[in-house]
Amino acid sequence: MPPDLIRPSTSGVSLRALAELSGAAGPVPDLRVTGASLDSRTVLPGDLYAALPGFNVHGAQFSADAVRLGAVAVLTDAAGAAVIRGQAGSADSAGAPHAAHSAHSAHSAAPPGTEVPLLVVDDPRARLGQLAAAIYGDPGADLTMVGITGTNGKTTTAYLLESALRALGCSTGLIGTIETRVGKERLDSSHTTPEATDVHALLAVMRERGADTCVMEVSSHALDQHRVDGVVYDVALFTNLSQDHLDYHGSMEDYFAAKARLFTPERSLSGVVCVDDEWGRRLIDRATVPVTTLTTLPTPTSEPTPTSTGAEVDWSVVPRRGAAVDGASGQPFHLVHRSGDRSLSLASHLPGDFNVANTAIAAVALLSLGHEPARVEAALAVPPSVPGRMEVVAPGGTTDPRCIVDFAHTPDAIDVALAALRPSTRGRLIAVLGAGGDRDRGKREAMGRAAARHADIVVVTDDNPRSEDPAEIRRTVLAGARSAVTDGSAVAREIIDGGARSRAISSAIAMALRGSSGSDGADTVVVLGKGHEKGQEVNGVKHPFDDREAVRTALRAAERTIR
Ligand SMILES: CC(=O)N[C@H]1[C@@H](OP(=O)(O)OP(=O)(O)OC[C@H]2O[C@@H](n3ccc(=O)[nH]c3=O)[C@H](O)[C@@H]2O)O[C@H](CO)[C@@H](O)[C@@H]1O[C@H](C)C(=O)N[C@@H](C)C(=O)N[C@H](CCC(=O)O)C(=O)O
Ligand SMILES: Nc1ncnc2c1ncn2[C@@H]1O[C@H](COP(=O)(O)OP(=O)(O)OP(=O)(O)O)[C@@H](O)[C@H]1O
Ligand SMILES: N[C@H](CCC[C@H](N)C(=O)O)C(=O)O
Repeated sequence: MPPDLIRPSTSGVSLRALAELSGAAGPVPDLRVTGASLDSRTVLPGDLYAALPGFNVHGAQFSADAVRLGAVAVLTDAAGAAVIRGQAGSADSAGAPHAAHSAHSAHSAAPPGTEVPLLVVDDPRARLGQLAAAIYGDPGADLTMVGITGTNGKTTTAYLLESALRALGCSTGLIGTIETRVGKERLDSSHTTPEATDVHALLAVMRERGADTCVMEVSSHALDQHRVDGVVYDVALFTNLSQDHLDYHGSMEDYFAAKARLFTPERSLSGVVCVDDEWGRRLIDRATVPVTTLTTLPTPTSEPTPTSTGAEVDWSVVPRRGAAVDGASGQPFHLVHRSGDRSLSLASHLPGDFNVANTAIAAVALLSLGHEPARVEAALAVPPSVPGRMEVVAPGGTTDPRCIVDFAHTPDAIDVALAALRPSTRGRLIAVLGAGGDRDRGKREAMGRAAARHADIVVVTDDNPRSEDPAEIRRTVLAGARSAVTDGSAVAREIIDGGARSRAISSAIAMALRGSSGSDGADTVVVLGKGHEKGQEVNGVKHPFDDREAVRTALRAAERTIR
């Protein structure tokens, strides 16, 4: 990230104050710390380098690099201190930078020119959020903060909210899977939720540029890894929970527990929870902040009451009869309060019932922030554009296929995304999908099954194979799709191994062009899983790849060949 955007201008804070805040014992020199990084490669002069124990390596191994780039102090744990001590020992003979220290103490004793004080604490990751907030002057406290969690729908809801907040006259910032935005400036994201050091720096930049509100996605990894420590959200939103990331969390219970941490006073002042799924209903019993609930399920409901105390859901979605929004596939609806005395007329501009849920969550969040219902209606009437989410790349015609790119990469998202496209598909629904490597292996078969249950043709391909064998991942997704045929739940008539992604997209489009010329109407080709992504990660290398470009290229090539 360019330093001018990620780093605010700041006078910093004294190392002594940070030592006290972190609980590190022992004297430290009176110097100023003006930034923080947990990655030696992004250290700037004046930084505190957080040398954290990682899944692969201990960050202490890179502390000499961090010092070389200008780190003025290092935060680490006892193991990291031992690593640095070892490096210092060998540096005495090799001449490399080093620092000496003792566990739970903070002092410096290193060769001239290389010495940096160490703050040694038990769990440095767990201290970093507070320290970064202090270094940048607690920027989150000066912004209205909205945090969104859930398996699916975070990005979509964040864009809906950001667009509505702008329409309401707010000056917004956004942090999420696709990008970070401060006013008109934008940066591509590498994570859904950045590390704590970057979160607080970005919030400080937003404050500096005059933003008053920040909407951000909060992933379960972020909650587990203390990436949003030191931020208290004015309102925290929960969309839904379904299978994903079990490689990391181990079980749905642990995954849920990570998300639930957002709904505690340490992290939020209030919550908005969609209780359409069991996890949302459980969350409101677990939350220790006041929570407003909503549902898109039909009411009065035969579903179990949302809480063990039997409380009614605060807001319900009631479909609104009338013309489709802008002649497109959006859906009009009423959002009705349980008291019966308040109701908003809203519309989802994006296809699928799940986008009614996302729009309703955004509306309840805006009401929770104190915006007037009539203004919320008007603000949400502005159609948002969400890159790579149900993005129509080619609208289709009588014989030309409609081509859509969507980010569905969980079984549930594939299920709802394909179901959303069925009603508007005149010909066949052709799904192109794969599964990411080095991610939850347990979801792959279920993704294939979901595709075969909704699409007429399933073309299995590679997503981001990362370090795995792509053919092996495809085999698992294919096995899932074929199991739906075996158990009779499939509508798919063809399940194909499409091979590499560009080839698979070309095959699907060629099939659609051929099929559409003689059938009931044009086919729909939906390419799932990578949405806005601009690269394909293979063995640590990101190769340029954009599904939307691949679709356009394949369309041009197929038209030349077939017509
Ligand atoms: C599983 C996971 O979340 N891992 C994160 C974790 O990595 P790690 O513990 O393995 O790090 P490591 O490689 O052992 O390195 C240890 C330390 O040394 C530092 N280091 C390493 C090398 C170097 O040259 N210099 C240096 O300072 C690293 O910054 C790190 O602090 O800490 C790293 C540094 O902050 C993160 O980049 C990394 O995210 C990895 C890349 C990742 O893919 N995370 C995904 C799963 C993720 O976080 N996804 C969520 C969820 C999205 C969703 O909801 O769908 C997200 O928020 O994006
Ligand atoms: N409320 C929802 N319920 C179920 N599926 C959804 C919902 N909203 C979006 N989806 C589907 O999930 C996909 C991902 O949506 P979105 O990017 O908004 O979620 P996300 O939570 O940000 O995902 P990630 O954390 O992986 O970035 C969409 O492309 C769509 O297919
Ligand atoms: N935030 C998700 C995105 C997955 C997108 C999909 N294209 C994949 O690579 O699996 C993750 O990091 O697991």
